[in-house]
Amino acid sequence: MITLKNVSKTYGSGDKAVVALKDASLTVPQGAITGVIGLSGAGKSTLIRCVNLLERPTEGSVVVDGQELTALEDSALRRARHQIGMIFQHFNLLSSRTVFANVALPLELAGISKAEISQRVEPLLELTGLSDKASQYPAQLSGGQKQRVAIARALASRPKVLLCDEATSALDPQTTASILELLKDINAKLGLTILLITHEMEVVKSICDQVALISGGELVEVAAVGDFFTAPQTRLGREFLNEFLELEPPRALVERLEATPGPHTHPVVRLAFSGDAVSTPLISRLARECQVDVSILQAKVESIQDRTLGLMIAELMGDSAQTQQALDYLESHDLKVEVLGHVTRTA
Ligand SMILES: Nc1ncnc2c1ncn2[C@@H]1O[C@H](COP(=O)(O)OP(=O)(O)OP(=O)(O)O)[C@@H](O)[C@H]1O
Repeated sequence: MITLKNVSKTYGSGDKAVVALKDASLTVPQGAITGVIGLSGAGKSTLIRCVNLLERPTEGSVVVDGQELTALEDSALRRARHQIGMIFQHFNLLSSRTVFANVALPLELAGISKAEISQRVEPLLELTGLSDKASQYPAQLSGGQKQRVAIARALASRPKVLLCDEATSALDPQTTASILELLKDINAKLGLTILLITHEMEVVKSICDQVALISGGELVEVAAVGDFFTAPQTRLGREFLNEFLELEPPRALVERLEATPGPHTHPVVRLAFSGDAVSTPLISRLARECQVDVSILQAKVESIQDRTLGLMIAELMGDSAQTQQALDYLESHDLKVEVLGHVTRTA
């Protein structure tokens, strides 16, 4: 439904050239929700603006609903853009227009009759929970309500694709949750394909099917959300996940961690387990079968869509043969094992 092929974007030229997007390829399947996540300046806005050619890529092609936008003339591109709705962090509503008139604007611009505009706007106000706000002005609305107006307006031209540029970044967590729920709802009801950019893992976790991680203008990891949250493949992916899960070793422990094992050290490991492993009593079996003691320093269980993810930071205590056997045991039971370092026992 949305395909970016080897898309690059350079702003400016010569000494001042900034390469904001490098050889990015991404497919968002029809009806799916894909989130692009990355740190500030990573190239998220550039990527999403290249999809509807608000920024024209320097290289590569953009195909939306089977149409190669990068090959279209201006007038054909304007028509094709009707298939693509967009919402923004700061809503971009017209303050002099009522809620109804904001939603109606794209239809007025398309020359649609007043009667038909009413017929199309009213169901959109209902869908977005704004029926009782039709005659109010943006200044009378909360941030969440403003974003609902922007969503209704984006849907007015019956797009097949919705682009969301940090749509919830200006909202509090509760309002964010209600807007994400609305996006999920319209995705399901209208079969709308959604591409969003965000710097928040919570957004990805709540509504996305697929996630793309962007860094320095490059898409470094693209994965199904369940896979990404259970086993990110890149270092940056693991950093995002660990920060989101707040599963970092305690500072006092970090200060004692040594990179290499010594004669009296024990490994400290971060374990991630999903699926069957969550409900299996692996730690007590590990203690029995490998004769190690396990000191659990941190642990939590998270639900990621239909998957369950367990995470733990633990110290494995035993001699080096026993702890190695324990690491092998854990890996052979499909746990993701990361040795964070080694600590010398103090007691
Ligand atoms: N119009 C522009 N002219 C020159 N450089 C630009 C322009 N827009 C963005 N850039 C640069 O391109 C890079 C990527 O910017 P972009 O806005 O796409 O990142 P981002 O991930 O959306 O960041 P943020 O989360 O802070 O909005 C940055 O180095 C930025 O300074």
